[in-house]
Amino acid sequence: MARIAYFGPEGTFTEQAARSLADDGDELIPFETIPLALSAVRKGETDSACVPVENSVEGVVPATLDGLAEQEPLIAGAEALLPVHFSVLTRPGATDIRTVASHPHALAQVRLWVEANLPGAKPVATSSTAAAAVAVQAGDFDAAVTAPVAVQHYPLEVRATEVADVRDARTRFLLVRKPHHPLPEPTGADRTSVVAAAANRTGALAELLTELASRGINLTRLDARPARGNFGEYRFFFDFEGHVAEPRIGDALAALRRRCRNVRFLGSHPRADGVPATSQASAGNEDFVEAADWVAAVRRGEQA
Ligand SMILES: O=C(O)C(=O)C[C@]1(C(=O)O)C=C[C@@H](O)C=C1
Repeated sequence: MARIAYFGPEGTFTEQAARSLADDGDELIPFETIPLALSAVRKGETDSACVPVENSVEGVVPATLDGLAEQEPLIAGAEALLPVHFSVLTRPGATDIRTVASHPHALAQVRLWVEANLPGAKPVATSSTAAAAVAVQAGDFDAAVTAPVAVQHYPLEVRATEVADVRDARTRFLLVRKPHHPLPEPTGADRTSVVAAAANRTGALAELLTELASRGINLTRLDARPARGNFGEYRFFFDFEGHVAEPRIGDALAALRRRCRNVRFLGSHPRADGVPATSQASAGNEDFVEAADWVAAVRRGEQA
C-alpha cells in the first residue's frame, strides 16, 4: 500500500488524476499547495505525489515546473490525462452572484462563459478549484468553478455543468517520486523530461535542440522559466518522445549533459495517450546499436 500526496483539498481534478494512477488500497493524502505535496515526498511522508503539469488551454503549471527544477530531484514515473470541463457551484438558493472563485487556470478556461452567464461577477483566484468550493461554503465568495466531482464533497448547489470556453480541453498530471525507484519499462509510447539551464550565449538553446533533432527525437513540449538567479537567465524544460533506456535517448541525454552541466533528468514513463514515438530513417534505436557495434568492431580491428 502506497501513500500518495496530491494537490487538494478533496474534489480537485488532481485528486481524480491521483485516483486513476493509484492501486487498490493506496492512501491518498491532500495538500493545500503543489510545493507542499512535493515536499511531502521529499521528506518521505508519502511515496509519491500527484501534481498537474500542463493544460491544453492555459499551458504549464509554473509551481510544478519550478518545484521539480529545484531542491532534491524527483522523477515522474507515470502520467494521467484528464478531460477538463467545469461545474459552477453556489450555496443552495443563492441569487446575487457577485464573485466567482477558482484556480487561475480554471478561471482562464471559463472567462467567456462567466461574462455571458454571470455578467459583472468578479473573478477571484483560490489555491485550487476545490479550495473555491470550500470558500463558497464558508460564505467568502458566491460561486465556485470546480471539477465535476467537487459537488460530491461539498454541500453546494450545481448551477451549471460542462462549462468550458474551449471544447476538449485536457490537463496532464504527473506522479512523481524519489529517484531511487526503478524506472518504468519502456513501452514504445513513452515520454522523457529534462530541465537544463542553458548558458546565456548565442546559440546555446539551438545546440541543445539540435542534439535532439539530429537523433530524430520529437519534442512534445518546450518551456522556459526564469532561473530565479540573474535577470534574463532561463531554465528550459524539454519533454520528448522516447525512454532513457533506449540507445538513441541515452545518447541524446549524454549529449545534453556534455553541452550543459546543469541538466536534470525528470523521468521517463509511458504516455497517457499511448501515442507511439515517431521514427525517422537512420535514427531508430537499431541504427544506434548497429553503428555502436560497427565502431566497436573497428576498434578491435574487425571491420567487415
Ligand atoms: O484546482 C484543481 O482542481 C487542479 O487540480 C488544478 C488544475 C490546474 O492546475 O490546471 C487542474 C486542472 C484544471 O485545468 C484546473 C486546475
